[in-house]
Amino acid sequence: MDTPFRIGTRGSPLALTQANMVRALLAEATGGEPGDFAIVPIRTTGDRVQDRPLAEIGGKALWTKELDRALLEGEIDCAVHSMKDVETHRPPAIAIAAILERADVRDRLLGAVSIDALPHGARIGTSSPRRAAQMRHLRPDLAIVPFRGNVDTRIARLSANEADATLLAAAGLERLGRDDVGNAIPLEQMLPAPAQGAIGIEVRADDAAARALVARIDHAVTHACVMAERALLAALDADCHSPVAALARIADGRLTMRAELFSEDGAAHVAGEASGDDVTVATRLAQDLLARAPAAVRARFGG
Ligand SMILES: NCc1[nH]cc(CCC(=O)O)c1CC(=O)O
Repeated sequence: MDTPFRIGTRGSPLALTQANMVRALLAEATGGEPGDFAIVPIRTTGDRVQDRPLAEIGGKALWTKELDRALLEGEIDCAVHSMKDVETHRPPAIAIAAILERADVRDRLLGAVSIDALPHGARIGTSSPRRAAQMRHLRPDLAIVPFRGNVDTRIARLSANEADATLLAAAGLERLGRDDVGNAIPLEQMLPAPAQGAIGIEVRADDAAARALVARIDHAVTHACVMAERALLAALDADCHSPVAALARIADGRLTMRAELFSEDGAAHVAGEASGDDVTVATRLAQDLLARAPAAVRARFGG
């Protein structure tokens, strides 16, 4: 290649690690050199403002807005994202062209060996409405304290005793070489965020060359599961700040999705499961959940 293929990413240590994984996979798939691909870090509003709750600084699109702009204006040829941070609805000019094979989807608990082992009234540091609701659902005695910042910041805040425990995605910890910290929470006890553990690559929808290149490192099964989890969010009119957990799996060509919706305080919830041949599983499951949801949950999901 004459000019390198530019891989846009946020500048956090996790984002850069993920972009480098994409670079290595693309070099391997094309038989090219790592130098054929350039990493282009883009600073986002979400990275800049670390001291306030996300909802306060505008909620949606904090991580992707600047990357979208750079992609659409041709500063980069693709953008690498943690799929769980990507808005439910994407601009039509941008296409999710590939999703890498999923890592460990679970959350890890740092500060105690298990949720049951947490002392009465323990302070849980999290700014995730899903994690807060799930923890309060399992243990109404727990207190939630706001906790933002990148993975290293959150581990440091825990060490500084700003909370007694926190939750982080196993996938991010693993990629940063920190899978030694904390203990994985079993999926039977806590489902992850939709798309957790999956790295996605977006391109301009009309850039056929980029699309074809990136498609070479797509993992079809992960792609189908993540798109089904995103379809559930769309059917619920939800986003990555909603107290919703979901996980799709494919076995023997059949997609099975489990999901849970919570009220903000975790007191009310509804859980369900559905299986089928395709992504319509998501809309069926969403309808079933909303139909059975207690009023406090339906209120949160606009049903
Ligand atoms: N919202 C931040 C975020 N986005 C993706 C990950 C982890 C990596 C992944 O899920 O792929 C994290 C950190 C965390 O939740 O612990």
